[in-house]
Amino acid sequence: MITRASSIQKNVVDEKFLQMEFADGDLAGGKNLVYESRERFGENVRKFCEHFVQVGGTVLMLGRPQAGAVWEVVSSGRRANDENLHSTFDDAAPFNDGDSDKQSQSKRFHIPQPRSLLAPEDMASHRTINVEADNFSGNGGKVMQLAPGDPLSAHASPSTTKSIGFIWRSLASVEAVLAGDVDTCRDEGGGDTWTVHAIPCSCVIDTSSRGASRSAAADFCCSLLQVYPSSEVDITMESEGQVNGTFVYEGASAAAYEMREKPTVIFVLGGPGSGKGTQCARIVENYGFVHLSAGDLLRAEVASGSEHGVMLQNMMKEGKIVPAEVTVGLLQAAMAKSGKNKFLIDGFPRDEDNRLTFERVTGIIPEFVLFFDCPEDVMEKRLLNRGEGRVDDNVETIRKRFKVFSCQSVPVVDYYERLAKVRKVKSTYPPDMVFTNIKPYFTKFLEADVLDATRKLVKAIDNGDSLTYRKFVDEKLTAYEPEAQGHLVEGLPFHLLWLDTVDQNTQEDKRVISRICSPWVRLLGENAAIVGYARLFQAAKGPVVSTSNETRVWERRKSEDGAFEWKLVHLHRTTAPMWDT
Ligand SMILES: Nc1ncnc2c1ncn2[C@@H]1O[C@H](COP(=O)(O)OP(=O)(O)OP(=O)(O)O)[C@@H](O)[C@H]1O
Ligand SMILES: O=c1ccn([C@@H]2O[C@H](COP(=O)(O)O)[C@@H](O)[C@H]2O)c(=O)[nH]1
Repeated sequence: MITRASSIQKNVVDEKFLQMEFADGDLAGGKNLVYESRERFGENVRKFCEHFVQVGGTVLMLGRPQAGAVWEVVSSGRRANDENLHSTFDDAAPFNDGDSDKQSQSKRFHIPQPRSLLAPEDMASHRTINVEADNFSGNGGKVMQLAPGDPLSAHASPSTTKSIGFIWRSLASVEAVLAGDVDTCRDEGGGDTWTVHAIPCSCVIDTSSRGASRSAAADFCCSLLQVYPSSEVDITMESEGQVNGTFVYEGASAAAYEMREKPTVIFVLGGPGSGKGTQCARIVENYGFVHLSAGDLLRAEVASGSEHGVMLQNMMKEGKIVPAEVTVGLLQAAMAKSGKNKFLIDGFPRDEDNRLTFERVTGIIPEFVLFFDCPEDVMEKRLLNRGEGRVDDNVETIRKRFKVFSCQSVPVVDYYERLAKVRKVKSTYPPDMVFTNIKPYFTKFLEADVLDATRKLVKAIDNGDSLTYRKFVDEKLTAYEPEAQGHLVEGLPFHLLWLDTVDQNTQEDKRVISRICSPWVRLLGENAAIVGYARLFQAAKGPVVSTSNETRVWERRKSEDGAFEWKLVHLHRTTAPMWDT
């Protein structure tokens, strides 16, 4: 059995969390565990590994230790000892805390700069991964079962980006490879044909068929680069236009950036009347998510008089689950229409078919599942008092819905539980208290938002874009920076003058752009944050020309339209010394 723990947050990973989520009994005794996180390698990962090794696991970490890279730690479930880890990573450097006791213990879980998806000896005993189009050429939703030793194959469709990403995730999903497990990939059919030979760590992408998509190629390369260090990936791309490796690399980094922009989805599950809709409204207000209730979308579809309307209405009256294609289609359309990228999907997936169809069609894996735990008698009372005139809020249908929930929806929750993706909240308390218990799960989104605001602000400064700059900055901004010669500058005019001097028309290769490096965020409660980073100024086509250290203080406020927004209230910049190279 494999457990996957995803995106463990810095603030959440403490001893209590580890004990709660990963009781010793879960980890010992031959169970495998995959740890996957987009976190920069840090204290949280170290603690996690430490704990895991203590309870008898072996840790193998995959990914790159840079910020934003995907990390995966795999335990084969074998007992940890120096030998098996050393043989896996013979060039690994032990942690060095300066404490010799800790050091000898830490030898047992080196976190190395990974060299490949699998260690050489594992490669020998497991299959080599090939991805070839020939074996996967059929159109029309063919399902491909992968048995141990089977080559993986890719046939790209209009949603090439998704299917390639999906297949790659299968490749990279260590459980499939390590365990020689069976995985399922689905071909969505139609579109361009790709030939992708991926033999760790080199791949050739042949996009010679018509209309080959650059961005899809870039996306694939990006996935590849997330798993392997770039120095070890050899990518060539062949096409009519002889697109060369340089393009792919540029494309890959652009795609890496875009990938962060891919939708974040949280599934909100719980029995009928457990309070999903009630809490979603609060999450939307506080964290800027778009709320998509699958049930509401279906009711709207019925109300629109669509061709499926009668069938949907009848199924809902009976508390039955409607065909996955319908719900997923409605969700996909609503996501696209919103133009946003953070979604709470409420009351979905209702069963395994819902889950698989959503993953196949969208290629999206939920960030986590927010699960409301509530006994049936409480839910029944609430639904009978809801008073919204719904066709299914009557005792008879409510009881059918409870049955469907426990037989068909609970297994979905169990599935995510095995991946350690379930965040369970008791919803018998009053709504405010339930919301208080939900908040910690959303802290990381506040951190991401404030970092995003910082990046946009810095970009606006680079571009001399005072309109965007003003959107992010408080009129009473205070600042200490070298240009002010030790004075505290208040207000915007000083900064706007600087922005105005950025010459938009300067030739591209003479422009200076800046890059945020090693950022960190510290939240001060929910409505204030400090962001710090080093900022490297580069000539657009040249080396780093100067560096500075910046600290920005942000405040979260409600804007006129009622949504929260981050405003910069203070800035501190010092010029940092340049390294003598
Ligand atoms: N914590 C709570 N305490 C008391 N009543 C609540 C609580 N949360 C929600 N309710 C009430 O219970 C009823 C059902 O809540 P809600 O519509 O949010 O549930 P739901 O899980 O979205 O239901 P469904 O799955 O049927 O859409 C509503 O009338 C709501 O006001
Ligand atoms: O993914 C879904 C969501 C809902 N349904 C059907 O709609 C009703 C009502 O759903 P609520 O979440 O309570 O609003 C549900 O009983 C199902 O019949 C669905 O089929 N698939």
